[in-house]
Amino acid sequence: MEPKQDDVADRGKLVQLACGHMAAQAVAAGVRLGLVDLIGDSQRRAADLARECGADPQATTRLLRALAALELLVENRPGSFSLTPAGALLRTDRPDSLHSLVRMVTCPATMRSWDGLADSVRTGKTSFDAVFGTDFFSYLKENPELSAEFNAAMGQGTHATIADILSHYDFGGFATVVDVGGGDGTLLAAILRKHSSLRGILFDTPEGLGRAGESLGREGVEDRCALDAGDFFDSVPDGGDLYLLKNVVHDWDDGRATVILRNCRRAVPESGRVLLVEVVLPATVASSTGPINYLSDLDMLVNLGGRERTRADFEDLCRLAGLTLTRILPLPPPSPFSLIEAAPAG
Ligand SMILES: C[S@@+](CC[C@H](N)C(=O)[O-])C[C@H]1O[C@@H](n2cnc3c(N)ncnc32)[C@H](O)[C@@H]1O
Repeated sequence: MEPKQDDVADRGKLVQLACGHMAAQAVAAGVRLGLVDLIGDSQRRAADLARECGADPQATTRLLRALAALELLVENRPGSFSLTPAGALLRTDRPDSLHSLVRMVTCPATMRSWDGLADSVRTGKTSFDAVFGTDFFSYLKENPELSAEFNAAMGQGTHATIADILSHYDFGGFATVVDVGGGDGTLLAAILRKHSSLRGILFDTPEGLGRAGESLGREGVEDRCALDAGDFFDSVPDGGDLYLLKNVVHDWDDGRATVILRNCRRAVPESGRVLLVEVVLPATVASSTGPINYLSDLDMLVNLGGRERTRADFEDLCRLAGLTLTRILPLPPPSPFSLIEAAPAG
């Protein structure tokens, strides 16, 4: 019996989904071997690229062809390649590069946790801790290179959303912004640069603050921003009237997330605000937004024990922390994020 047309398409879709990890590793290999940077603005021969990065010529050609099939390269003539605009986003010399993000999500540590997804779903527990015998952030502390890669990856992920965040929220009405779990300071530096009378406190672990000086210096705002190392489960710095948390709450389960928000509630004055930058999942799955937010949700499950949340979930979290959710401002697509503003509950 001839397969129906729909059936053929569905089979193709399934095979493509099952091979997704191969595509991810091909992209990562292109970055790790330095091929993307070696190609740069030029059209380069595979044999020359292989020699320059010390790789096998035939295997290099095969990788480059796979990357061309993935539309990150173009094979202009047999064995000769240039970058597409998407491929060029992996160059390490671009301020909007995504190379660290690619390296981080495909690194052995995170991949091994994903191997344990079925176990995590069975138990409801993060598989990272079972595989590595410690939690994700403690592991980063013990592995400075990976920690630096993580901070860079977060900064790169944040870079793409800065313009939207700045244009959708009036930070100028505040005196001091405390960026809680602010990592390398990419977002806070951009906010301070736009609002010259604003002061900032960048709060994170000592490892999280590792590259912060560079980011603040690059934007010329280091004299208006204090660096404060600590543990947000103990307390967050006093002195702010806006407490900003981007991609922090989704790292944690409800109990831990409530502790962080309660500490923000303790520090924020009655007239102040808490602002979360997070994905807000719709009440039912909307196919138009694609799978990335749901895959991120599973990533939180296997690596950190956190979760993505719906509006109702954020309302509950805020209430438990002594806050009232005041408004949600979705950033325009393709940004997956919303700004979730909360005020001290009366
Ligand atoms: C997912 S990253 C988000 C970084 C940054 N806000 C961004 O969006 O690019 C979470 C941040 O929380 C920090 N963090 C984790 N545990 C922490 C703790 N106990 N106290 C303070 N910061 C912590 C990490 O170092 C990291 O910078």
